[in-house]
Amino acid sequence: FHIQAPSKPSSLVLNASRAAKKKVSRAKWLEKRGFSDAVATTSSESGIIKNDEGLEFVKLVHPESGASAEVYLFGGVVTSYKDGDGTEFIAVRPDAKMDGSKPISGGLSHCWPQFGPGEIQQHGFARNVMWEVTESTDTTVTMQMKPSDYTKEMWDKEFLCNFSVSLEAGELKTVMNVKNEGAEESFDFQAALHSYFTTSSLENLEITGSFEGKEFLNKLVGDEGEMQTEDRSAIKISEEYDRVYKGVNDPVLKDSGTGKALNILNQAGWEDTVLWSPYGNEAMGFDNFVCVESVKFDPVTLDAGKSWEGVLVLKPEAL
Ligand SMILES: O=P(O)(O)OC[C@H]1O[C@@H](O)[C@H](O)[C@@H](O)[C@@H]1O
Repeated sequence: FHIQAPSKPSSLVLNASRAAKKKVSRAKWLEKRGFSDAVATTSSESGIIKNDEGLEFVKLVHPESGASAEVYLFGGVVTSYKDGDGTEFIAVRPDAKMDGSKPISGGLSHCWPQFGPGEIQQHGFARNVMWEVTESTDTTVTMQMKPSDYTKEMWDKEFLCNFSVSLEAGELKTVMNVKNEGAEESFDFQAALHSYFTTSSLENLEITGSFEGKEFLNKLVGDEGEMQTEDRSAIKISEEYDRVYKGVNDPVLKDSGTGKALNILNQAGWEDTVLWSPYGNEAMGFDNFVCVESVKFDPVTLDAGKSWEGVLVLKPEAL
């Protein structure tokens, strides 16, 4: 693949008074639960932040629950979602590049407008470009991706993508909206969130959902992969995985190590699930993540002026 160089920094500015108000409200929330003020004043704030390597991300903080999320402009990728207890649900691989020299290997990574191998580069280009922040509050952000010379070289279509992330007290909602801005021509695309989720260890993880009895493409068998039938209702990963479960979109990740379950609620657009694990690959930190991807595998044909939406809600709960 090749990468588009990070563009100029975003002009979005932190609203200081909003941050101050939020601190007060967080302090009240903590006080009610018996924590001291000292804890409240150390809570981090929402806004645009630069990582150590100069890449910008938006931090969202929920004023009451203290839940937080981080979304990088490079790739428009959510790289962190912590609930109010501070449990992290989203993984970034230890070998990920966080300086814009490669797409970030981790987070809720966009594969768009192509999922797998095809005419353009594997996983498309959405994760290689800078997205622009068009709206933000302490708990929400919308980022936009438009055609550029870089994308037109690969795929000359009149698209507009808006990706919005909203942090609520008990869940994180993401909406990927694709619009065909053209006057006449339709275009086809595939879409996915190549989501990396944390595991305390793969041996503590069970993936439930409507898997039992479903056919899946096991890409790791033979040259072309092989269709197989899932006979389990709860999946445990103890070997390398690259499996496409068409028509399954309700996975739940149950981690007995953290005592939490993460419900992956694909509420619109995302019809299929891909499970990917580079089991045994220590450099990738295989034991501490699993990719449970929200996918639209069969291409969408989008007529001129029309939109498509993929809605994913992540909802943690106690096991
Ligand atoms: O390292 P990335 O770009 O996040 O991708 C992870 C993996 O994603 C899988 O879907 C691909 O089949 C692998 O080839 C790839 O290594």
